[in-house]
Amino acid sequence: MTTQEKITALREELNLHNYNYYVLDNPTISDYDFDIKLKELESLEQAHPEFFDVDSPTQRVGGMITKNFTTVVHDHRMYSLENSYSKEDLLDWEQRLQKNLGDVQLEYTCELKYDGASISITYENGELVRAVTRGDGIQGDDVTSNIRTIRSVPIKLKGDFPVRFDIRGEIVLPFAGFEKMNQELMEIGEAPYSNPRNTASGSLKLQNSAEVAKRPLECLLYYIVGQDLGFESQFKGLEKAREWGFKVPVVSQLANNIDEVFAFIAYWDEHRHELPYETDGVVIKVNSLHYQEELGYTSKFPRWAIAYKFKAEQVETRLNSISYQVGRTGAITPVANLEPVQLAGTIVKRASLHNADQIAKLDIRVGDMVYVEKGGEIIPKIVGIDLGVRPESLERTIYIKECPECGSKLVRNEGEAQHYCLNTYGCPPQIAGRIQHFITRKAMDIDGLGEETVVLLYKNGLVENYADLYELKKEQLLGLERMGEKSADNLLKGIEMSKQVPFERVLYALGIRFVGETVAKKLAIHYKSIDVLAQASLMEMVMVDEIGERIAQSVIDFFSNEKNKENIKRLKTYGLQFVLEEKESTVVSEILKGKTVVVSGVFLKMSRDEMKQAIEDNGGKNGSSISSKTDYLVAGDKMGPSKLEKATKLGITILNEDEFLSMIQ
Ligand SMILES: NC(=O)c1ccc[n+]([C@@H]2O[C@H](COP(=O)([O-])OP(=O)(O)OC[C@H]3O[C@@H](n4cnc5c(N)ncnc54)[C@H](O)[C@@H]3O)[C@@H](O)[C@H]2O)c1
Ligand SMILES: [Zn+2]
Repeated sequence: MTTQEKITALREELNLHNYNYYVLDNPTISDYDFDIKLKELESLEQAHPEFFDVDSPTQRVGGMITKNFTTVVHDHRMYSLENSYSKEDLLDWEQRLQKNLGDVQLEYTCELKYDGASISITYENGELVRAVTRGDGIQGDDVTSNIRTIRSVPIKLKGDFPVRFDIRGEIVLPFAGFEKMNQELMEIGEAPYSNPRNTASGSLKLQNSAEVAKRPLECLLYYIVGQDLGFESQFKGLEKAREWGFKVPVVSQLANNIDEVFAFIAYWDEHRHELPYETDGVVIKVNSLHYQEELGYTSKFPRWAIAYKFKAEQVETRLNSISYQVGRTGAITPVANLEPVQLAGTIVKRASLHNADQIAKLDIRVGDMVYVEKGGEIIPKIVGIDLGVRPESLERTIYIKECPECGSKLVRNEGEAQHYCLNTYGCPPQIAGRIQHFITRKAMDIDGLGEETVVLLYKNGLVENYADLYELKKEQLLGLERMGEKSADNLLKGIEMSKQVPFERVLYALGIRFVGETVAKKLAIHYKSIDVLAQASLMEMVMVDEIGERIAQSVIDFFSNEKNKENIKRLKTYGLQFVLEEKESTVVSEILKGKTVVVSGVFLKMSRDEMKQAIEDNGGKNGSSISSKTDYLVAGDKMGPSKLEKATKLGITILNEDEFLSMIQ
């Protein structure tokens, strides 16, 4: 290959990766490998300026617009950041600045580099008018309705804000929210998301804002652009933005010289793991806006800012084997078994490999030396392979074709990443897994029975499904390992008590695919009994709030299965709750029928919860925020002025506490 061919090939490859990463939110190589390829291209281009091209990925912001949203041209372009990895890089950068500006004394603002998706939000007269993704830097996707659902993004500003400006920030998914989302996915037997950054970026591009609203996203702001801003430095800008109501992390600091920048870096390199969200470096910005203007931009970066990338906490270790776990829904998860190694204070032995595609992407082979990294997530990940030391003898990994537990043929449905074992009633981990799900706290909450005991009961032939639990006899239990009189009594008592668990939790406990806690509740409230639910048609079910076709089909499949029918029949005879417990004398009147009421502020005669209950008891619906769909706003004490203003603007009837009470009396 000639140098020119090599350059062209790299450009094409990197463009494809940019597309996968920014548009599909589904990269097919690790960031580490991407950065190496980009560097390689950079040095080839530097050595061969004759092949310069303004369209090269080294010269352009990597993102693109999608076709799913309105395209908006940015008033002020959005840029990427130059990267640096060492003190020397930063000293070089300072020298370049000095050369440009003519030996002036420079102050810097040090900020953390939040790892998410960039956003530009336009405010006019203190009101949010538009939010646009970075796209290719020149134009982006209009995702305003999605951004409006993020609670930390102010819809209206306070204080002395400029008439019109854009504010730039990063949409991130904090670790806690990410883990919670994954927990919920795993509870319904689904594959978890792979990292917070891609999940945050993917969330912005969802077409349904109600879905976005459910995701615990945050928006961290770091830069204001516009005319007549009323401040002269980056640091002041951050303070102002905070005053106007934006979430601007307080960790940012003013550095009087480059040594103070180094101190900031050293501190956060060590302490960044204490933060609730992912960061991958520090961003250093020339503080004076006047100097910023003088320095200007290259085609890809501002000259007045630079990112210092933290070295990821990474170790190299050997992949000893790959094993495959079978979940309760039959989903197969491949796991990397590693030569144990110390990383960020813990010993790492295993890493998740997610699915067959992930293995193919990495081309990971048993015996490889792999790089393992630990972000804020609990399970460490493999970010790359040391191909330089791979022996020729290593064999390509062939994904298993049969279930490692029961030997049946695995199936992968179109559009799904996971392989499944369909031997639902004959595959041991699926059998035990369903019973284990049944007894969890959010489901039947059976005291005295744990995951291991379930396996023990199953291995001893005492249970094959959850209905069998209700036939257990004390004598049978006493024959088991480590099962004393007292534990046996506790277990039986726990099982007995579970007969009082309300219908919505029983429905969740049954382990219907895609039916998590919330969906179970929705179905229980709508259908009121299992018999009615079991008869519901697909057409009918998709009309229920938040129930889509995928869930509906899964419910129908579940109830048409003979084994499930049999189990439910048995559970009924044992006395489990299969009918929604009607709360005593709830509906009092239908005065508010078809009306949506929003409650806000503090009340004297009743608590907010009581008021909300009263609305439902009188046939109304509680709305969470004021919109054109709101019929009444019940305004209490200390209600925010912006809510009142909005309600007035929309012409919503505003009631005080007494007016509301006399209305429902
Ligand atoms: N794996 C892949 O296929 C693939 C493909 C493309 C890009 N990538 C990865 O994406 C990254 C490059 O993306 P990039 O060009 O968006 O650059 P970048 O994310 O490294 O840096 C620029 C961005 O940082 C963000 N940022 C966060 N905190 C900031 C702050 N305080 N001040 C200013 N900006 C801040 C802004 O959104 C800005 O656009 C690399 O890590 C690369 O590995 C991976
Ligand atoms: Zn199996």
